[in-house]
Amino acid sequence: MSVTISPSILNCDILDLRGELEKISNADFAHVDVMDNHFVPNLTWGLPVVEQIVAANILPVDAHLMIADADRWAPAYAEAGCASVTFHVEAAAAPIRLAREIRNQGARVGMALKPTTSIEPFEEILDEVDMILIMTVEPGFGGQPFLSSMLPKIRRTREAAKRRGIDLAIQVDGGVSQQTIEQCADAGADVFVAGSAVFKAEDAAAEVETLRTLAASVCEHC
Ligand SMILES: O=C(CO)[C@H](O)[C@H](O)COP(=O)(O)O
Ligand SMILES: [Fe+2]
Repeated sequence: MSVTISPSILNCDILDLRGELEKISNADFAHVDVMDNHFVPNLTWGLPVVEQIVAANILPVDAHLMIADADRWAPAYAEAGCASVTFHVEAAAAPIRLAREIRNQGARVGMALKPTTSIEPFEEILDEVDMILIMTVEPGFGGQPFLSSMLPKIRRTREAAKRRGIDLAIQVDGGVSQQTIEQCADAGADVFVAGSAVFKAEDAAAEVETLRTLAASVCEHC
């Protein structure tokens, strides 16, 4: 496992989406935040836009679905060709069935936890997913400050995966920057979403490499 950098396009220049994706073509994924104004108090884009990002073939798509009724809508994102599909466990009635459906469509599957959702009730099903996404802000908006109170949860998730011998990816999303990425990597994260940090930088590609280097310098298992 190596360090994975997945910049969020949430606050990029949407009128030049192709140009923005090309700027970060040295990243591993494009992190695409789907919000439905029900699960979170914000609205972004849905399947037709995501399909076009997949078809542009610039970067594999890492879809972060902040939508209600994930059971109903998430498999379509895998079918659309997203490389990775992450649903929120708080929005899924049957997370195991949903995770299997997404995997059956050929995508990697992620399960996301809001800041107040604990990992412990889900330890038994860690082998049903490829990735756990630990939100380090309340989901809904970019540009929020990193919640360092989430670091113990990252650590406990990495320990649980190790105990069970599972090769689990742990993604962190929200307020990840040059100032916070090392703490996340040190706690056990290996997949890093950064929106503002990358797209507000003068040189987005250089920022991706800086974040990668900082994370790699402390990530034990990367
Ligand atoms: O899921 C998200 C918000 O719910 C975004 O991926 C996240 O906030 C990225 O933006 P930033 O790096 O600016 O915090
Ligand atoms: Fe996200």
